[in-house]
Amino acid sequence: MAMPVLISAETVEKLLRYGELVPRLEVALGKFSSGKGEIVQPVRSVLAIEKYNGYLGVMPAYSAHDDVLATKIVAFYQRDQPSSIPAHQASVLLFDPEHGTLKAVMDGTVITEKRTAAVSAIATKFLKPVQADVLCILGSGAQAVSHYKIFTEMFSFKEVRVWGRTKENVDRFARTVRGPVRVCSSVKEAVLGADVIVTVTMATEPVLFAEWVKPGAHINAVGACRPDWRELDDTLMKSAVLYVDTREGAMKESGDVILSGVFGPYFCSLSQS
Ligand SMILES: NC(=O)C1=CN([C@@H]2O[C@H](COP(=O)(O)OP(=O)(O)OC[C@H]3O[C@@H](n4cnc5c(N)ncnc54)[C@H](O)[C@@H]3O)[C@@H](O)[C@H]2O)C=CC1
Ligand SMILES: O=C(O)C1=NCCCC1
Repeated sequence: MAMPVLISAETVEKLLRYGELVPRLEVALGKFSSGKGEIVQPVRSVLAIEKYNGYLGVMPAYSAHDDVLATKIVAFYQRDQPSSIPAHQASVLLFDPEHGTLKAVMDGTVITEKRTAAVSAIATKFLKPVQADVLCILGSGAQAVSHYKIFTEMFSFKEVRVWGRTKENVDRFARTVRGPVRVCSSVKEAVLGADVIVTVTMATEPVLFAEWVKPGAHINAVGACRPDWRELDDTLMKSAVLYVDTREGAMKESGDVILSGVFGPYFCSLSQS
């Protein structure tokens, strides 16, 4: 039997272009939300690695539409100190759907960075205010960088602001994106007047408070992906219209949804938890 093909992070980085990724994801999200079973993706199973403050998530999916069977395996860690090792590392296994033969093992870290940012960008395309001049990014890690890249590629913001917990991280962010950005010294300064907000921190307590958010602003709440993590406060959660990619996932994994007690019959399906 042939060995699976290995696809490195460098190759994924070169091949995975937002111009192709965004329209494909838009179709996939539509099919996933249609409820017709064209894309099957159960809520991921996550194992806690308590000794190291980490998690291992297994994320299988099958698209009957594309006849593609794959699983992402992602490890992610909460850290107090900056590290040269990414907080999230992933691999994607691609199988022949007819027999289950492993065809390829590819880097999933770059895929995670780009896929997540692309879904936020798609949600923003549909949900942002008509006049959206100011983008605010809270967090300054890998997702902050990928969100900056796609948001500045797809939209024409007049100003991009970033806030990060540590100066070291924010400086690294500014060096990496190499584009115009206003570094803010508080969340409030970054958020006031922003039309689109991206939260990509690993916070476990709310960092974004309703009182700072401009009415009608669109928020991509990305970071609180464990049931006991928070980024948005209760008032904001209760006053917002929520869009999620999967109700089941949001109710099992999103700390902002679970701990604010907002889940009920009013969810629409589109964006991410
Ligand atoms: N919803 C989704 O599909 C995905 C969600 N994520 C989540 O997005 C978040 C960001 O991921 P990455 O950028 O890859 O991580 P990262 O480790 O590269 O960056 C995390 C950032 O959050 C900051 N941070 C950590 N603790 C904080 C706290 N208590 N308050 C404020 N800031 C804090 C760090 O200083 C760093 O700037 C993580 O929570 C991650 O789990 C990541 C990938 C996909
Ligand atoms: O969807 C993903 O990929 C991830 N979500 C939460 C954190 C780990 C990666």
